[in-house]
Amino acid sequence: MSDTIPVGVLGAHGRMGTEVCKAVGAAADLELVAQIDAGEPLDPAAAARVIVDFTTPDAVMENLRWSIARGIHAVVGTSGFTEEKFAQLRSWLADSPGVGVIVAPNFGIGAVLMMEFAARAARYFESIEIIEQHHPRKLDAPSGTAMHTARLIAAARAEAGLPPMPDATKDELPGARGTDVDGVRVHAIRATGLVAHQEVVFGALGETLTIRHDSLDRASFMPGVLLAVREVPSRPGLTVGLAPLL
Ligand SMILES: NC(=O)C1=CN([C@@H]2O[C@H](COP(=O)(O)OP(=O)(O)OC[C@H]3O[C@@H](n4cnc5c(N)ncnc54)[C@H](OP(=O)(O)O)[C@@H]3O)[C@@H](O)[C@H]2O)C=CC1
Ligand SMILES: O=C(O)C1=N[C@H](C(=O)O)C[C@H](O)C1
Repeated sequence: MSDTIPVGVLGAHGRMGTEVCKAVGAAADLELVAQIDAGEPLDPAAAARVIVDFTTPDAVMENLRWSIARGIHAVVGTSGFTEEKFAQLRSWLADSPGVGVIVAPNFGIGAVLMMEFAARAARYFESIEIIEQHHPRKLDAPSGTAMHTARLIAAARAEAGLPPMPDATKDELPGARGTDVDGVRVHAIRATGLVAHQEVVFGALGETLTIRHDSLDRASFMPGVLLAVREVPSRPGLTVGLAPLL
């Protein structure tokens, strides 16, 4: 039996998929066995032990239904995951014991730390808002990273028994205060030249704290993706976020 891990990449011709194919191809312990993009059959990916999905929120669940049913582990970077989608994944995984799926809103190690630091700071500041900035070809807003960060912050505040933030405005144009994700305001900027950036702004009496992360190149996501590919066969069930692997 080969000691390399056969890997299939879904969304292989996209911005992230192209980078993942390069990174997998360059890793001595991994073997790129399938590169699949929109409209192509998934069959070649049946040769994979692990698939990596960077497709679209509309396509990813069907890909995972297919791979889990075949006992193929999955590393997923595609955004758009909701509690309903996670529940669906858990139900499919219950029928395929031993199969692992890692869904990470952000594979950048710095971004994972930014989210951890934000959750840690959440209980000490009465006001918190998130500003995410991305390239203009991103399909979704707010980003998966911003949604995940907001949920982590909300959970930390609930655990600390904190009241809602005191920052409601009386008179505002729709959208001026961003969107509410679990009680946290999230603002999304799209501009040519950007890749993926996020600031979490905390406010308390007489002080502010800003935690900022910048992905300046998609290469920033590759160490996290490769880590997940190597780890997923030994992590059955659903893992959300990269933090448990670090
Ligand atoms: N977790 C993380 O760290 C990161 C996550 N992302 C997320 O990854 C996803 C992809 O981002 P990005 O690479 O920029 O997007 P792209 O649009 O560049 O790439 C997506 C690719 O998937 C293809 N595709 C669509 N449907 C299918 C399908 N059913 N099977 C196989 N391929 C399909 C698309 O083809 P076509 O264009 O022909 O439709 C396209 O080539 C997004 O959700 C993004 O938010 C991005 C960066 C980092
Ligand atoms: O589409 C992107 O580019 C990115 N998507 C992910 C997200 O939605 O958070 C991760 C990163 O922000 C880049």
